[in-house]
Amino acid sequence: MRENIAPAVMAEGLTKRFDARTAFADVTFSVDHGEVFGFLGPNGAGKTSTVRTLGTLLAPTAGTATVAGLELTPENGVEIRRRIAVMPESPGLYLRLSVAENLEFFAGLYELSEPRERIERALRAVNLLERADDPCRSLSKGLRQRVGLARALLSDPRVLFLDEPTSGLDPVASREVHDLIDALRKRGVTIFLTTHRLAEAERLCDRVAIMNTTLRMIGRPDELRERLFSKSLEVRTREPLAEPERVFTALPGVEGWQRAEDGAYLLAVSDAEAAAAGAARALVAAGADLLALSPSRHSLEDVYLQLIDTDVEAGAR
Ligand SMILES: Nc1ncnc2c1ncn2[C@@H]1O[C@H](COP(=O)(O)OP(=O)(O)OP(=O)(O)O)[C@@H](O)[C@H]1O
Repeated sequence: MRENIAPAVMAEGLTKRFDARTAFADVTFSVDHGEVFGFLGPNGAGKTSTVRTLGTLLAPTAGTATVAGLELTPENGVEIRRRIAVMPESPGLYLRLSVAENLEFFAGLYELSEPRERIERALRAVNLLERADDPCRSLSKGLRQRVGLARALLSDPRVLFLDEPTSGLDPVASREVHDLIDALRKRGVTIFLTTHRLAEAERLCDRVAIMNTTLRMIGRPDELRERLFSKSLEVRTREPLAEPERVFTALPGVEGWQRAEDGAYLLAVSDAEAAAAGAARALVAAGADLLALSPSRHSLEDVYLQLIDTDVEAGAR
């Protein structure tokens, strides 16, 4: 495989077990260059283990992967680490050192050339130049996260792995991290973002993979919604229908129905638009005051909840 045409990250049948416990199994996906790829899943779904495996910190139990154009093998570990950066959930800074001193320390550790220029660029990228001399101890959690991001940017990585970058941040600090991720995307950095925040994934990611030990689904957020939910029609009436079974089962194109918790009727249909006209006529004929009739709108959260149906951590494996 030629390096320049290889995807930024690719995994095939990737599996990691810790003795009897499976962290993730048979995971297959690829991430394009410049893509922001979301890796979503509940606690214990295997997100961090996947990042640690792709980041060469854990050896896979089975399967293959390429990262930043190189096969994931022990021999390629050093070169892969040179091409990528991993920002773990907690940035691991030396709190007694200043922002700049922390970055100097890590630039030295990674043996980076031209450390001063790199540090300045990284600090500028996260809007922290003015805080360069402040001790990290004096920074808020949000600002520390930005220092962590600056640290990850020091080596100009081709692929940046961000593990829950907004975990524990308030909405304003989260928003700042989101804006930084957007700015990195514009610069063409490939970003692999793990999160359990659905709105974050929906706002930032070109595509998302939904994980729960195994990969449940992968695609653009709107595609996933469509795939799971396009075939349903939502009906709202002023009063509950007296005989919903009679009304709905007689309708052409309606394959089933159920009542949602908020009182709406959800009709399973093969073609939402075609079924809508017949449903409207039947409901009016049945004496219903029709308030709304539309293809169901679903968020990424609905997709996620539909797919994440088991309690992973509590489950015996
Ligand atoms: N070093 C380890 N030894 C044994 N089991 C581990 C180890 N690391 C992770 N696991 C197990 O692997 C599973 C996946 O954990 P992982 O941390 O990858 O999930 P996660 O999706 O990142 O969860 P969270 O959102 O809680 O961080 C869990 O059941 C966890 O207990």
